[in-house]
Amino acid sequence: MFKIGILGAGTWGTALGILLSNNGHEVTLWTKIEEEAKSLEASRDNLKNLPGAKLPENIKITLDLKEACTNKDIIVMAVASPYVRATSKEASSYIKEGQIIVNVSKGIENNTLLTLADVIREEIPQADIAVMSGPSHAEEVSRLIPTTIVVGASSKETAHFIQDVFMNEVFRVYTSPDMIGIELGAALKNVIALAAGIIDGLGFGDNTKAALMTRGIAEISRLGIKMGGCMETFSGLSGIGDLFVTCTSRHSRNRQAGYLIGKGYTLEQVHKEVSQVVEGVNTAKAALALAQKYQVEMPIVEQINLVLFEGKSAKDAAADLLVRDKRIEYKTLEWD
Ligand SMILES: NC(=O)C1=CN([C@@H]2O[C@H](COP(=O)(O)OP(=O)(O)OC[C@H]3O[C@@H](n4cnc5c(N)ncnc54)[C@H](O)[C@@H]3O)[C@@H](O)[C@H]2O)C=CC1
Ligand SMILES: O=C(CO)COP(=O)(O)O
Repeated sequence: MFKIGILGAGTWGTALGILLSNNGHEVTLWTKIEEEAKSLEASRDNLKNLPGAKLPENIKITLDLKEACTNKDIIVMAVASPYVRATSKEASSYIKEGQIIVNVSKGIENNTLLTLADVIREEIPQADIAVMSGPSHAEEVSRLIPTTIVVGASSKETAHFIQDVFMNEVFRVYTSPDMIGIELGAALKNVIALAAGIIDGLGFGDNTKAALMTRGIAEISRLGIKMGGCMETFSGLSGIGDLFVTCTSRHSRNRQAGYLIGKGYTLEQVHKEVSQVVEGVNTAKAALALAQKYQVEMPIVEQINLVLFEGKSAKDAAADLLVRDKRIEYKTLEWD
């Protein structure tokens, strides 16, 4: 049995708490938000965002960050991306040399364009940072529905330790050295999933969705490879796998947000309607800035930014994507 501190008692932090507790570990679940702690404590048998799941009695819910970070074998960073830096900064003084921290939050910091692992590393340089991602909706993980995920770490030993702690007969964990690829796949697919929702909201069809997902992974891979990620990762669980689930699942907040945008909702209305975090909206500007910085074409990301932040209609954005200049599918596949 290991001691695990989870920072962030939202949908994902809670589902991972249930998983780790079922695996026999001692879990401390921290939240900064008093209301969140109270509501979790009050509804252990009837979790609002995780229907059908129960929060085991032995999961300790705390508002004390020191308690969640001290004497732990693994700390899991599960707060929404905009709070990763502040949470890391606040936690840093409680964290020992070599502490394993697994980031499961998905995003890119807006002003620095850093991945979240790099943000944590800046604030907690003494820690051993790892990342975990893949097609894994909390609603299904918390109900023990078979799920696969990939953990990326800087050493094989750390990756194998995390794999052993999280893995069980319905939660299969793969390992990988490609941390940057895993993080970029995780963050960028949310922007594409907004577009997938828009397609549904506009009433387009399966052909359109398949086209979006295929061209979406092409954009993600182009940028990801330029930033040091590996092609295999973008074809893997944290690439096409997570893109597929987020673009198609009824559980996806990003897809749902896109659907409402396709139906004509404003961003403000969307945030009222979708109560949990919509990371694609948080990440869209950073994704575009990275595309410009690395001189990579990301037409879907460009159009999503115009729709989210410049008042362009979803319908016009879709039309503009379809009438772009004619081109070859992959520039790497030119005739001799
Ligand atoms: N829900 C899911 O199925 C999955 C979510 N993720 C990722 O996990 C991250 C969290 O997502 P969810 O738990 O689903 O979102 P959520 O909306 O249910 O929870 C938001 C989280 O942010 C924390 N938070 C809010 N304000 C804060 C503040 N000022 N300071 C510190 N923490 C604050 C909350 O305590 C909570 O843990 C996101 O990056 C998401 O993309 C990853 C895989 C699956
Ligand atoms: O990342 C996720 C599943 O792997 C969750 O996606 P949503 O935030 O769109 O629900």
